[in-house]
Amino acid sequence: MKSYLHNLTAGQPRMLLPSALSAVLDGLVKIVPAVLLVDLFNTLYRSFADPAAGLDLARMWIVCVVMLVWIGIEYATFSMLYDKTYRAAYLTAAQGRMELAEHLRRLPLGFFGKRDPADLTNLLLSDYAQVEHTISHNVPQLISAVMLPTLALCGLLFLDWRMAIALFAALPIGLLLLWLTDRLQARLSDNHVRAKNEAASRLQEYLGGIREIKAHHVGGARFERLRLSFDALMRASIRLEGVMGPLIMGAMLLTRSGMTLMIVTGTYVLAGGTLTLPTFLLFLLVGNKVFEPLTVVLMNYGEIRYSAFSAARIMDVRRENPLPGDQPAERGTIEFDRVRFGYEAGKPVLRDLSFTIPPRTITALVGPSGSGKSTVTRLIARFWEVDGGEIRIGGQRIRDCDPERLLEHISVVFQDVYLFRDTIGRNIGVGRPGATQEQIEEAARRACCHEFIQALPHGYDTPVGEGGSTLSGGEKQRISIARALLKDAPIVLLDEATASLDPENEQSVQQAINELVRSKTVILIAHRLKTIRGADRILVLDDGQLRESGTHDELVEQNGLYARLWKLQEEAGAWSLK
Ligand SMILES: Nc1ncnc2c1ncn2[C@@H]1O[C@H](COP(=O)(O)OP(=O)(O)OP(=O)(O)O)[C@@H](O)[C@H]1O
Repeated sequence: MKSYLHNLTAGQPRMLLPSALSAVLDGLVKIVPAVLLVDLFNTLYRSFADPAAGLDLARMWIVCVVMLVWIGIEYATFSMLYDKTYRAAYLTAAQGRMELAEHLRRLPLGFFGKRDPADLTNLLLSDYAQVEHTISHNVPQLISAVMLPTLALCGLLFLDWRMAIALFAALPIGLLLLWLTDRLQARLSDNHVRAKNEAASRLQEYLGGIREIKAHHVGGARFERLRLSFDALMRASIRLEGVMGPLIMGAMLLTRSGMTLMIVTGTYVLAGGTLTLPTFLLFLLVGNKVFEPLTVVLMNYGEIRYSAFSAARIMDVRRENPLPGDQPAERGTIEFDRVRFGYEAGKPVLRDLSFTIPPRTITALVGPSGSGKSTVTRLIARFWEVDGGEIRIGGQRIRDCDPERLLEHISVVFQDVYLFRDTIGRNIGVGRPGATQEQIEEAARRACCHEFIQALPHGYDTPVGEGGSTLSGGEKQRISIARALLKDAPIVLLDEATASLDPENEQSVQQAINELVRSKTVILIAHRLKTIRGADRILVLDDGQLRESGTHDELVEQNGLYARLWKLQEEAGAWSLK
């Protein structure tokens, strides 16, 4: 039960307390009108049974006035229940979503390779919406459904145990039926969630690739995939409702059949003279009322189970272990000591790779495509964990470092710059939270982007489209360099920062990079070897191993892989369209 509640609230069962207490209070308040009704009924019955005594009008008036006052009390308790449950529901979901987003940020990137982005979006939006709905609706309903029948059973047992047992006799069978459908419900819910994720994923792919779809006229095939995923979602939804609906309805009717059993028993014992008519009528009245909350909760049983399933999915992700390590990061030499790594088991990408990079030097990584250059930079930033060997910075194993503190020491400039849907100023400010406007502008000046930003209609307050879609490649690249300049970290990783730029842009980006790398430990990847000629040292990788290392002149002299790559590029430089 504890873990069920834990799951149902996505790990925050304490948030249920205010809504649960209000629901109990609301349930208790609701009992009074039923008791008043019974009293009213008894008063009326007595006047018929003993016409000489007449109708006790004073009592009738008192009961009616108390009923009227009670409507006000019911309204007040209901308002409180409403306020507490909705507050708790939205707070749980808002806090839970933020905590989950924060948790996701701390997970190794390998985790995201295994999970579909649409699945994670669904987890944060629709699974939490389900939790929200459970706390605001289903939990108060559940409490009423347990509390009212329990209290009624106690009272009715006291009045006539035979009638009470007959009334509740079918309830355990109804509950057993529901319990037996649990596995089926879990399987259907699982299929439904999968179909929902697939549809969301196809839709995301369709919208994300709309440019390519238009350019290449691939509408037909993509439409078909999208249509198939929507069809599958429709079938999964129908199956979930269509199979579970009749089973739940069956359990509900079975439970309600207790009323019929009670009427049969009542008629029998009434005829035998061991039951009075008022008690029989009282059972009919209360019996009907008792089944109301039970009926509501049984009708929503599928939803409650689905919510528990959604919350269990959330909990699964929350149980994923973030990268370990709590030590502060050191500065100094970067050391690869027999590092082994692969993205997938059995497919090694780096094999026993060893090298050292002294502080405040520029090291270039060179090698054929797929040789592992970008992987080296990702491992330094600890985006992935090594499979064997060690990476040390300043003698400290990075696997012992707090990942966040390690990244404070590292600036990364990728080829494909991602800009947030925010103003240009705030996009640069990402490099150093709390940076002033002057610091942002100073970084932009050094990254050669101040002029083009100033020329924009709203300057630094100009909004950027998602991913930076409203800026050119060179402009995005310089903004990303301004971010890195603002961060001022001692280690700079440059992954193909000048690839795919035109000569004019390349010159300004190169100038910005020269600013960035001044007195830093720099590791850079560039396919065009002429851009790395001046590096202090060049490491040549091939198939995840270090083949050669040295300065440009030394490597050309060695006449190995680097010299071959250099020659190939020299020849390609002379190539032109005939
Ligand atoms: N996220 C990933 N999941 C699985 N395999 C990957 C992933 N990223 C890279 N790889 C594989 O790892 C190998 C090394 O990739 P890496 O990007 O480090 O090479 P690279 O030398 O930088 O290549 P390029 O010069 O083409 O950018 C390649 O075979 C690549 O297919």
